[in-house]
Amino acid sequence: MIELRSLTRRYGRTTAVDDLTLTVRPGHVTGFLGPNGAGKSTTLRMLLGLTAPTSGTATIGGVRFRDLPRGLRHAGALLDAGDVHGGRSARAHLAALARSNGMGRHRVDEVLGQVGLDDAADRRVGRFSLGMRQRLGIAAALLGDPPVLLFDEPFNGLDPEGVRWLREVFRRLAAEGRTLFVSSHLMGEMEHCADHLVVIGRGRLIADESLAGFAARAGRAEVVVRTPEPASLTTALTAAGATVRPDPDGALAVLGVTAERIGDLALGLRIPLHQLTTRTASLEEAFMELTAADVEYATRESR
Ligand SMILES: Nc1ncnc2c1ncn2[C@@H]1O[C@H](COP(=O)(O)OP(=O)(O)OP(=O)(O)O)[C@@H](O)[C@H]1O
Repeated sequence: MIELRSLTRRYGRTTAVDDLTLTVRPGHVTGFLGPNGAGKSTTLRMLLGLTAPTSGTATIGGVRFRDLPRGLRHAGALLDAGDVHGGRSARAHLAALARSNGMGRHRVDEVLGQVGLDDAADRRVGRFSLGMRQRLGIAAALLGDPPVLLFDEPFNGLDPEGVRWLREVFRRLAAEGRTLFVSSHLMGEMEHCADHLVVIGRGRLIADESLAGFAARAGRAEVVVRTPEPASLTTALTAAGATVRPDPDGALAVLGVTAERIGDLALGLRIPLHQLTTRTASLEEAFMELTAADVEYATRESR
């Protein structure tokens, strides 16, 4: 279990993480989402004791990570897959980590097998593709067989097969009862493997709920209508209480009334319809709407 209590980190005038309080539970894959610069990496670094909080606490199993002897047995992490000595083999890299954490060499072969790197184990990491480096980083995180796992943007650079593989790994690890906290700035990466979502923007908590709950809230139906008389139809729909937004391609996106009602209304006014389609907002669209204000802020800030 991961617990953040009023966790805050400031860099000069920037508040990277702002009074974050949340609990990440075992047995789930929790997606940690937010636009670029939202504070995800800083939060994960504070959890691992790599960055000191300005105030508040971040604990793993009730203890600060830096107070845990042999930390890899308590929490494994992949923060930056590029952060490996290129001259070493994958096996030598993992063996050195195992030694410094008081673990037997047998774990090295086990985790190499778990991530599908058996055949490449004795090749130099410098020659690895990004996908292979990601696998090696995941092997390192699993080395201590820890109950808590943290991953920062682990899908970056993976091909579709790698993405599918990693999703399955995450689900399996959560099914074993572990706590998985996985950051991403893309909802699409998380919606097929996370069952819980934590969303932050500008360092602040925006949402902390199940994926099913988020999907139910997000899934508002919109009707796309195409007509040669958009102005008359817009007037009639607005009078009926709908919200009408013209799409760039000439269609009207209508919220607040059903497709049946639009059809009946158009028929009554003898307005021809060339398309009448109900569509549900994707989770990605809902996520972008949720964080839009924070993205704009970030863009202004970085100018
Ligand atoms: N060492 C640092 N010194 C100064 N500012 C920092 C430092 N680390 C992070 N920040 C700032 O804190 C904010 C949050 O950054 P952070 O990297 O945690 O966000 P993120 O959500 O992980 O973003 P990304 O998806 O781009 O990695 C940003 O405004 C960033 O510029």
